[in-house]
This record gives sequence, structure tokens and C-alpha cells, in this order.
Amino acid sequence: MYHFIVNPNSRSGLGLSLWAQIEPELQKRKIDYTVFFTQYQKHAWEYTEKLTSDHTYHTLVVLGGDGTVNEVINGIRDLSKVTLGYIPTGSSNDFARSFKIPSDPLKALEIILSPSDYSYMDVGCISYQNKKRRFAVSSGIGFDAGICHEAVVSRFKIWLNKIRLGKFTYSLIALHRLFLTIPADITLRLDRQNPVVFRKGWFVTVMNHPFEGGGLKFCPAAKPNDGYLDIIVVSGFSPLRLLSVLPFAFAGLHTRFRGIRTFRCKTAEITTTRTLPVHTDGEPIFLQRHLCVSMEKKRLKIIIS
Ligand SMILES: Nc1ncnc2c1ncn2[C@@H]1O[C@H](COP(=O)(O)OP(=O)(O)OP(=O)(O)O)[C@@H](O)[C@H]1O
Repeated sequence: MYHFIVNPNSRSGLGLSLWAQIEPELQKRKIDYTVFFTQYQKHAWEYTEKLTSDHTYHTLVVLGGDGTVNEVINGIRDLSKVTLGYIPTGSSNDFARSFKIPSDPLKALEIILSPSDYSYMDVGCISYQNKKRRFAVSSGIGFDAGICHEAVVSRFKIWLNKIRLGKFTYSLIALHRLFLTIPADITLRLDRQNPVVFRKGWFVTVMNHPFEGGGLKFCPAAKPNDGYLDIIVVSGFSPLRLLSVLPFAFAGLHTRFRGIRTFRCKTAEITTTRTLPVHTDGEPIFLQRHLCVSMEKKRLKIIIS
């Protein structure tokens, strides 16, 4: 039995029309399935929590963007008792990008219905103010999270999705945020070693996958199943210099510039001198000053081909 979780509003409403391509195929092939449509934020989380609370084995299929994947992963009671399939319909689709899941919904469905390979994905986790939230792709504090916060409220994303340029949403909002962000000093402590301070920090992002923000290859060496988290720290830049360097991240060539550092770790503690926006998989988590990052002990089985 496949349990489809559909965000009809993903890519500004395209999710529903893509489901209309998927359902006839399921019916034609007499596939045993249920479908659940999310109606509001965290609805996918609530539903997944209820569904998986019987602690039996489930195959869940997400049709949505990275934000819906994030909510489903957060709702799973026992990561070892779920197999996850994914049909990408979001604006940025960074989760699908590194697993090379096709963007054509029928091709992605074909893989789910006749799988030949799986990945056992690490699941990241941030803790803040006695709360905990998992992430699949990345979680960051500072400039990149500010972009996610703005994307949620911006009409710009809707407009770009309408003209099929949704993947540029985050890059274009980044241009706007570049001149609004005031860098803060950031202290990073990896694997309980000595802390390192980065002056004028723009952002720190913990990456499980190499890409975020619609194809920015922030941590080119990150692998979602290697048992490690990769980290990028960007500090000491002027806005104009950052603007000239960031496009290199689409090719993963930004790491050669001074002011950009990458690390690999199992745990990280991030403290900033001011409260800054935080995100997990592009979902805003308000303003924080202190985050602890780690990985879940159990991994999640993902259908990849
Ligand atoms: N019916 C709905 N109406 C409005 N928002 C919804 C609905 N269902 C879910 N959401 C919220 O939509 C947000 C974004 O969804 P999602 O990430 O799937 O799509 P996206 O934003 O188009 O893609 P991406 O994250 O790849 O940019 C999530 O925060 C989710 O909680």
C-alpha cells in the first residue's frame, strides 16, 4: 500500500495539477493507495505522525517541495519503519536534485512503483529552545534563512512559478536580502572541539545534501548517506563581493574564495551575537541565537531509482 501525501499548493498550485497526472496512472495499474491533501502548514507533519504511530511498516510518497518532505520526515515516528518515495513538485527541489529523481512526475512515479535502488539517508536534526526539528537537505542560520523567510511571504515566488521560473525564486530574493542583511559574529563548535569565531558572518548552513536554494552547490562534497554533516560558513564579505562570489556556488566553485569555509562533522553548535533567521529545508524557524545540530541515530530508506 502506498500512502501519497500531496501538497496541492506546491509550486504555487502546480502540485494539484501534477497529482491529476499521477492518479489515473495509479488507477490504470490497479495500485493499492491512499491519498492525503495538505491544507495548511504542518498538516503533512500531523498526518504522518498519526499514520506512523501504529509502528508498522509504511511506504509514503510525497508529492510536493522540499518543505513538504521536511514536514513528513518530522512526522515519522520510527525512521526505520518507513520507505519514502518522492515526486518533486516544488520550486527548488534540492532533495530530488542530489538523488537525481526525475522532475517529470510520471517518470518519478515509475521509479516508485518499480524501484531498483534505495539510499539510506542520514536525517539531520536541530535543537533550539528545548525544541527539535529534523531536516533532510539543510538547515541554516543567517542570510540564507532570511531568504527562506522572505520567500514564504513574497508574491514574487508565485509570479515566478507562474512563468515557470520558480527555480530562480531564491536567487532573486537573495539579491534583495543582500542589501538588508547586517552580518553578525558567529561562533562554531564542531564535534565538541574548540570553538572558532567568524567575524562579520553572513550565514552558517549545515548540509546533508550538496544543494540548497534551488541548485546552489554549497557543500559540493556532501553526501546524504555518508554519516556526516557538511557545513559552509560565509563571513567577512562586503555585499557586493558576496554578490560576485555567490553565482560560483551553482557550479560548486565558490569554495576557492577567501571568506568561505567548509567543514565536516557529526555535531555542531552555532552561536551568534544577534538573533538571526533560521530555516530547516527552506521552512522558516523564526529568529534564534543558539542552535545545536546533530543526526538521528536511524536512517531513512529513500527510493532513488
Ligand atoms: N494547502 C496548502 N496551502 C498552502 N500552503 C500549504 C498547503 N499545504 C502545505 N502547505 C505549506 O506549503 C509550504 C511549502 O511547500 P513545499 O515546500 O512543498 O512547496 P514549494 O514551496 O513550492 O517548494 P520548495 O520548498 O521546493 O521551494 C510548506 O510550509 C507547507 O506547510
